[in-house]
Amino acid sequence: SVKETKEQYLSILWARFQELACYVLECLTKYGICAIDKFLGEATGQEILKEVLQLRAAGIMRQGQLVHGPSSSSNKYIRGDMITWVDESEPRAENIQYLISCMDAVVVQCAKKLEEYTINERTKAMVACYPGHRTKYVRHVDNPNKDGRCITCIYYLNKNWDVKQHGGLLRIYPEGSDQVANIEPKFDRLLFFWSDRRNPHEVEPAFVERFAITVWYYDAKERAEALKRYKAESVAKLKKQAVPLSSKPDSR
Ligand SMILES: Cn1c(O)c(C(=O)NCC(=O)O)c(=O)c2ccccc21
Ligand SMILES: [Mn+2]
Repeated sequence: SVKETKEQYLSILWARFQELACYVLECLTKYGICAIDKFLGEATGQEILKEVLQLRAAGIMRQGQLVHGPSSSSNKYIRGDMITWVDESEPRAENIQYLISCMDAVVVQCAKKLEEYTINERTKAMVACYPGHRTKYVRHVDNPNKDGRCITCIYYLNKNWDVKQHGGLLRIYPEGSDQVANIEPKFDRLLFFWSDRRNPHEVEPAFVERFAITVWYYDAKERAEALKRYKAESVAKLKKQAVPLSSKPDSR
């Protein structure tokens, strides 16, 4: 029956994710970076890309960063990356949600064996498009100040990507090593890397449209501390804004 076939399919998929998770864990532990190719297959990848293009056509993608033109004085801006956040409530994103559930399946398996982290939360999915007018992303660390994010997970959607012609290479500079990891944003490629200072990275200028979907996974402990700090800061900020009433009218 269809039900049995579906169950059979899901159990095969689950077994594959468990296998993948072992490899991802080993690779992350060893290099701090791990790339998986042909993660979901041509057809599913195509469905996800179609949804991303529809989201973009619907005009819900916002300017991620406005970067100055050649000279920062000019008010001419190079269009930076365009981003939008997708969660379970986005109706036109079933395939993106399926992708996220597959990312979760792999990370949950990995997390079981990562003693140093407890991963039970993630961000929404950030759908990013580089419009391709030499758009780049300057060198940065995703989580430089312990905001709780421990694993960055990026899924690329770019068919027949050729870095020589199209640019858009992701370059990661693993801390403490003189090796640079050059990651091509290939279609149906899934990338994991530690989000903290171990992995400064940049995206080189892209000459054609470049799509990616990113999810960040939180470590429970670091996240809880960050939220406590954040609350304390915002309380402090509110306190600063509050002006104490003077008990007596000011002398005029
Ligand atoms: C659009 N875009 C990004 O592309 C990367 C990033 O590191 N991307 C790596 C990549 O696409 O290979 C980011 O880290 C990022 C962070 C906040 C907002 C937007 C952002
Ligand atoms: Mn980044």
